[in-house]
Amino acid sequence: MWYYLIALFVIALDQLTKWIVVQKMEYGESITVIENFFYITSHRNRGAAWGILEGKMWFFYLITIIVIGAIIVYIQKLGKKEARLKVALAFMLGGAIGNFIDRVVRKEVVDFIDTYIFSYNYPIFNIADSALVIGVILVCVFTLFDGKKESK
Ligand SMILES: CCC[C@@H]1OC(=O)[C@@H](C)C[C@H](C)CCCCC(=O)CCC[C@@H](CC)/C=C/C=C(\COC)CC[C@@H](O)[C@@H](O)C[C@H](O)CNC1=O
Repeated sequence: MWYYLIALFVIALDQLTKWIVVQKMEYGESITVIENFFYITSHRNRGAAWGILEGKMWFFYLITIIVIGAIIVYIQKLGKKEARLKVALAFMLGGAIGNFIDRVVRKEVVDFIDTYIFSYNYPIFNIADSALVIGVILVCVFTLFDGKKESK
């Protein structure tokens, strides 16, 4: 049950940071945190990653509800074991719900984490995206790792 507290924490942090950006920054305003590496830039995205499928809100609602449903079923199925895997799924759950709230309430997603990786300006993202990507990576690691363990 406490896995859902992790998801709640991700949602709260995501929504709080987005609220601060919307309240305290003009659209397009950028604050330098680390020159040439990390900026806080107020940005909006009506699409998914890299702005793909812009404006297709119903598609995003459908996909997100499926993703949320699948994660909850998976967490329930895992039962007592696989605590690490459930933590990873909770991160994904929090991220998916965080962006879902934006899409329902604002009809767009608030982004503000603006990074330059080897001078490539990576798409501006948010806490929910970070939780999703970290969750996806951890789920892959834990399922691959456990798969290797069983195969021995
Ligand atoms: C993180 C998934 C994107 C997130 O999906 C969601 O909400 C889920 C729950 C619902 C989507 C409708 C369905 C999944 C689409 C999958 C996808 O798109 C391919 C993703 C690959 C992934 C490799 C693992 C790249 C990651 C990229 C970015 C994040 O890097 C940290 C850049 C984010 C910026 O473009 C930012 O503007 C995006 C904006 O915040 C809206 N975010 C979303 O749509």
